[in-house]
Amino acid sequence: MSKAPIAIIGAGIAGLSAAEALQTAGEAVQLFDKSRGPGGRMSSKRSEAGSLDLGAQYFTARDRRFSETVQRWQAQGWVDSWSPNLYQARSGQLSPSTDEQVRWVGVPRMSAIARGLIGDTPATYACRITDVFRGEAFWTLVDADGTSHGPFSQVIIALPAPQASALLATAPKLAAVAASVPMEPTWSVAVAFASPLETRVEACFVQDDALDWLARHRSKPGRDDRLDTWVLHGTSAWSRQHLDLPKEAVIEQLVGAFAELIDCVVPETTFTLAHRWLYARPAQTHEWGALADADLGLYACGDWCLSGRVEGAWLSGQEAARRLLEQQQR
Ligand SMILES: Cc1cc2nc3c(=O)[nH]c(=O)nc-3n(C[C@H](O)[C@H](O)[C@H](O)COP(=O)(O)OP(=O)(O)OC[C@H]3O[C@@H](n4cnc5c(N)ncnc54)[C@H](O)[C@@H]3O)c2cc1C
Ligand SMILES: NC(=O)c1ccc[n+]([C@@H]2O[C@H](COP(=O)([O-])OP(=O)(O)OC[C@H]3O[C@@H](n4cnc5c(N)ncnc54)[C@H](O)[C@@H]3O)[C@@H](O)[C@H]2O)c1
Repeated sequence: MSKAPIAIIGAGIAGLSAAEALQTAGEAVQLFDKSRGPGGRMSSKRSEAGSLDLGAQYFTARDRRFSETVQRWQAQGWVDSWSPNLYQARSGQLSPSTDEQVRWVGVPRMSAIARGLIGDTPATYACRITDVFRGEAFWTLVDADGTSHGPFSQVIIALPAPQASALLATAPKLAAVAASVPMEPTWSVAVAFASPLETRVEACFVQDDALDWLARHRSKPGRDDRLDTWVLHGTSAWSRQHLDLPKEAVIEQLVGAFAELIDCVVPETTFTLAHRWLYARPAQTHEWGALADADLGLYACGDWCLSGRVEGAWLSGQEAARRLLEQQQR
């Protein structure tokens, strides 16, 4: 009889990283995600204004293994570097803030990386896992419709910490660690103008009550440039305070803050959209790599186990796979 596959819950960059490492080692995996496709916080949303990156805006590669991987992604045509006219804003004052940092984006949209990575890996979408339990030898997953999936030899939970904690009940120590990680929300708004704004600004780190970041979408490689579309992010504190504000009010306030900050006339908008990320970033970084109960065969990974960034999520997926493979060789 062939061996049962490994279940990976969450097809964000952490889950995809683990899946790739395990498949490279000859293991069979099966991914599950509650969304309609892979990518999680690195996905892009289709809209009248083209495909928009509302979550991760770009990423940096500081770890050697991740740098080498990103070079490979570039060779495959999934990513390119992005060098916007970078600004910062302090106390409402805009100033150029050029630097030498290499910043990467998926092309022609952020979700290209997840699409590339998933290849023909078996994946079940629109499937929210609500329970994970172990029988005598194998694991079974249960989804929100009550359907069971399995048997699986091991399980990797690659979700934001609060969602991971809920599925880690079989390993109370891991559940407690995940439950100890608060994650901060981010309101993300896209706003488009029919004619380009007369500004040199293409991206800006903002220190403000409401705004944290703004980026001109068309300045990224390969993007649709029919409209001049901007992505605005609220700060964690502002987003937390305005968590339940209706989307129209969120758009009004963040676009208002943008209009006050930017150094040009802001005309009527032709398109707006708001998206709330409930678990956008961990409140702190950690150095756990991944969590493991190797005897049980249960693992957890995600950005919250490391740096709270794309790089940290990818590295955490690698670490979960490494620990699982190490245990198998014992
Ligand atoms: C607004 C915003 C801006 C950001 N900007 C940057 C940036 O510029 N640079 C950077 O490096 N990082 C940035 N980040 C952080 C970066 O996106 C994350 O660190 C990274 O994408 C996390 O990957 P992950 O795989 O750990 O989690 P996720 O991407 O969250 O993947 C988890 C997956 O699990 C699925 N899921 C959840 N619950 C269940 C369930 N019960 N059953 C099945 N599936 C489930 C979700 O649908 C999701 O696809 C940003 C994040 C946000 C939200
Ligand atoms: N909104 C969210 O939910 C969320 C979640 C995770 C990460 N992020 C963002 O993702 C980015 C990823 O971080 P990274 O370390 O890979 O990238 P990075 O090195 O470009 O940025 C790190 C931080 O350094 C500062 N910084 C960097 N370059 C600057 C410049 N030229 N001028 C002024 N300030 C500058 C900014 O405060 C920035 O947030 C960060 O900006 C972080 O805030 C956002």
